[in-house]
Amino acid sequence: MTTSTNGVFDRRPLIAGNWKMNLDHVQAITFLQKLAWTLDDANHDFGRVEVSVFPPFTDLRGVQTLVKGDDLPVVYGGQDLSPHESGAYTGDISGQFLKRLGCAYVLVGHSERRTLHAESDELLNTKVHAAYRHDLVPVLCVGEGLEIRQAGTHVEHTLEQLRRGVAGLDAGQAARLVVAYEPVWAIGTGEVAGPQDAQEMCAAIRAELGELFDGDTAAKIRLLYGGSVKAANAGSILKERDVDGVLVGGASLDVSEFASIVRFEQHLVTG
Ligand SMILES: O=C(CO)COP(=O)(O)O
Repeated sequence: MTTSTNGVFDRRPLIAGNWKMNLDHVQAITFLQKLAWTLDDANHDFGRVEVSVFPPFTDLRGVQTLVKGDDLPVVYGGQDLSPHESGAYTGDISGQFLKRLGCAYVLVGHSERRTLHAESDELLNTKVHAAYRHDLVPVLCVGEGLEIRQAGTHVEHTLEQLRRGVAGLDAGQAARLVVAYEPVWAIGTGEVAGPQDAQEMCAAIRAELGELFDGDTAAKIRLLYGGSVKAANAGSILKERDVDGVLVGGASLDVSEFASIVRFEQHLVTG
């Protein structure tokens, strides 16, 4: 059973910060240094709770240099990738480029890509496959908008995005996948899906992954919740059995707030 109250997790929790289009390459370095010092001072056990950031593309080279040079235990990834390897795709970034910059992860299908850039499930599936070709772990984002939530079809809608996103993966690939459930109505709005809502959807996603692959594989896949996560609500969300981490937007841009989310177990023990 996954629980943060007795310190036992089925899967290693992942606390991820999606910086979106914030923090330039100079600010990124200052931010990451402060984050590393803050977590180091707090004796954070990175082996126990993984910490990842998703900076803008232009920050990645600086982030790589800092992480390597100072041997920081933080991992990082790109916010998007091209389904193609190279060629005439102005403005796009290939998985190979991300891998060479030391990325471990890449976000695929964030709702802002789906809506602002009209990315379809079919396109996102090709991006998921591109990520694996370059040994990047895709963080596949799924989730419903407000109208769908109000119509009560949010589970089916989200599972359909999931099925289309992971089509064609083998069980070995799927076992490494990360899925982020981010209800669009809770992103940047201050509205948070309650812990039970997050658990309901994550349990449904895990059950579906069990159908698509097998139970053992589904039990290895980490499921994150995202949408107005803050230090004050992270603990209750992460206590849920099928929630293995959080994908944080706005609150990941504040060092002490993000460090506090990373140390969610501490709050549970002391609070
Ligand atoms: O989109 C998100 C993370 O990818 C969530 O953003 P907020 O935490 O700002 O709501």
